[in-house]
Amino acid sequence: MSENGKTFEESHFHLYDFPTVSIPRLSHLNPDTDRLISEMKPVVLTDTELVASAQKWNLDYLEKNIGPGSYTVYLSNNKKFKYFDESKIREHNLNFTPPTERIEMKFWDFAERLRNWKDGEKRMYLQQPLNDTVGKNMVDDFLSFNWNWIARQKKENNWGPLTSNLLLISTPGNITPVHYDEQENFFAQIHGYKRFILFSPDCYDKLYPHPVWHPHDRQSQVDFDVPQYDKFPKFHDISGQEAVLGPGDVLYLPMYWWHHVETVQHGDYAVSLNFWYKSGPSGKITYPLQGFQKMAVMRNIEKMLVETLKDVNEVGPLLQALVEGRYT
Ligand SMILES: CCC[C@@H](CC(=O)O)C(=O)C(=O)O
Ligand SMILES: [Zn+2]
Repeated sequence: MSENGKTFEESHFHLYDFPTVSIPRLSHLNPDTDRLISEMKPVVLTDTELVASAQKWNLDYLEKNIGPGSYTVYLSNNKKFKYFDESKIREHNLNFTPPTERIEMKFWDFAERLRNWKDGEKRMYLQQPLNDTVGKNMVDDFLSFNWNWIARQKKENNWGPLTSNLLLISTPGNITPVHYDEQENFFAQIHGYKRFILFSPDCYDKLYPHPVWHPHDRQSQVDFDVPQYDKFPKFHDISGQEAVLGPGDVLYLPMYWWHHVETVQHGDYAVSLNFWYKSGPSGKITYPLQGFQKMAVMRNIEKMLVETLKDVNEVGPLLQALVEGRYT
């Protein structure tokens, strides 16, 4: 597979047994690009220059210019960095073992560990919203982003405000397991290569997300490396879309679209910056509802049931009584 001028072979990617097609790679000047974004369909934009001023954000530059702030770094004993919401562990007094360790460190410490990192050692994932502790050079870089283009996208698609720019720095081979987010996302690749596998919101029934009250809310229960087809039979029918992002590529990742993301193996560390936007007002509702709207409805039903029943263990039995033999 050749993407962004670089060729990859199978050993660079984790191999899964579901089919995928390529996500379109288009110029931001192509009229199809704005159409796909307006239809909430994924597209890789190859020439937005969105974060051209950040092309120099390699480890040395960041270490010199990122400033004295502390950075959240996750450590994993395997390749996976499955997100978990710590507040839900406390809220529901759950007996939950986090799959990764979260530590706060200074950037120079992270940079040193990353330079000396060797395959086989604990993998690391720096995940930190950019904030005003960064040095002046990085503020200048940030101000030089292609804000005209992205502001036009926000306006034309009636999105809400930009909520954060998450800086992501990963060791080769890291995996962010398949999940969805409730925000629109322009994902900018700065250094290194990342493979995205996307599934539409209509794949909800094939990806079996954890309950909304669970720390792994929004994450699939299906482990792509060991899919338990007995427990998750519909996963067998899934198919996705994929793309490899290289420096300068920007992926439009629509809200509620499932995504599995891996940093290409046996390669360089990866630096990415995402742009998360709140969705705008839903506007005129048309029926039947679209997949992502049904996901929002199901989330609200689960939230309401937890609120009403007060015990998360009562939600499943009540839903089963409601559905079994009556809707199935
Ligand atoms: C914590 C966010 C991770 C990112 C995927 C990746 O780069 O590994 C993602 O899922 C997103 O931008 O939505
Ligand atoms: Zn995500």
